[in-house]
Amino acid sequence: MEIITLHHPNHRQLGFSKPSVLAMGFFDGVHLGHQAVIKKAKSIAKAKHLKLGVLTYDHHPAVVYQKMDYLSKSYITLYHTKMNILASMGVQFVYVINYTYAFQNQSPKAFVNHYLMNMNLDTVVAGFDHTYGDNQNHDADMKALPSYVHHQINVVSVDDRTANYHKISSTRIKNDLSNGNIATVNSLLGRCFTTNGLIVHGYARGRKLGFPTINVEHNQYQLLPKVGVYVVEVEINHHFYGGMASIGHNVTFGNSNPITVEINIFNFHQNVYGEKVKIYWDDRIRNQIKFDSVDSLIKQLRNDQVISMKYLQSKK
Ligand SMILES: Cc1cc2nc3c(=O)[nH]c(=O)nc-3n(C[C@H](O)[C@H](O)[C@H](O)COP(=O)(O)O)c2cc1C
Ligand SMILES: Nc1ncnc2c1ncn2[C@@H]1O[C@H](COP(=O)(O)OP(=O)(O)O)[C@@H](O)[C@H]1O
Repeated sequence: MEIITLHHPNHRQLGFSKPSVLAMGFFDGVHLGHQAVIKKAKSIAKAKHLKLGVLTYDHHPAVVYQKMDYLSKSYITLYHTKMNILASMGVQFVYVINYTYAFQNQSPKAFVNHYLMNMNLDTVVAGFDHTYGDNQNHDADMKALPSYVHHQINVVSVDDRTANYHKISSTRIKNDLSNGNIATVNSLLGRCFTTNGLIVHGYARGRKLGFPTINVEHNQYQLLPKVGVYVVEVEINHHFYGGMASIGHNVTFGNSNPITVEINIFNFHQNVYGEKVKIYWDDRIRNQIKFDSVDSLIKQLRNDQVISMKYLQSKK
């Protein structure tokens, strides 16, 4: 998959000799609703033997118009994860536009003229509520798009996908993640929620408990599930293992510990400091508990292990 990064005003030559079908959107999470848009574009591209592309942005568009709180400025899928998912869906190229004030501030007509009209497009596809350019002072919706492109590009709008009668959205998934509803998150994503990190040192307590844990350092903008205990699978160096994860402050060992992500991996005995790990978050087991003794924590960990192993076994 070719990635083309753009900054406004763009002076690069856009488009390919063969016409393309372009899916537009920010696509944080690439959830089932986003997948419906991309799959629609893919089916048109396939039927017409055209190239399949995506137009997206490097960070949340909201960065340009408001100060954001942690939840809104974090991501379900960081840039590289999003690109990997798009590639796995058969997308052949992606335009990644640096979302700046200058880019956002252009009129919808200017956006269409500067970008879409220069990309050799047969069709653009987006969700029914997609907007582009300055949507405060102009019509910038999917209904207005055919006239901006002078009917020279086909415009296809895709209806919202719902689950339990409510629109599937990135905001809804973020709220579910923050509430620890991993099973719901996974059903709305249509795949397992994953995060990536680096294995670093902790306080060397785990091995003394009989449950060594990899401590995983994440990007500060990666949204993590709520504090608690989870069944996970991890991928290290192309190998997959089952495990149980704790996101928390290790409250049994003091009241002011920083939040850490720690995973005890089953049937595993390697030193993996410095390795990269991909975590597949399967399901939530329980809340974090402040135990009165280390023995009670160990007893609970034995129980968590049984529950997690059963879960992983039933998944096979
Ligand atoms: C599955 C799992 C569940 C855990 N649950 C708790 C908990 O409920 N309360 C707590 O204080 N610590 C909990 N821990 C964290 C342990 O306190 C932690 O693994 C231990 O302090 C080791 O830390 P270290 O990696 O810095 O050596 C849990 C750890 C794991 C792997
Ligand atoms: N089953 C296992 N699960 C997790 N880590 C393991 C396991 N077996 C060995 N290790 C290794 O032990 C380290 C964790 O030991 P631990 O005592 O928790 O130390 P620390 O908290 O300082 O990282 C891991 O980073 C990993 O390299």
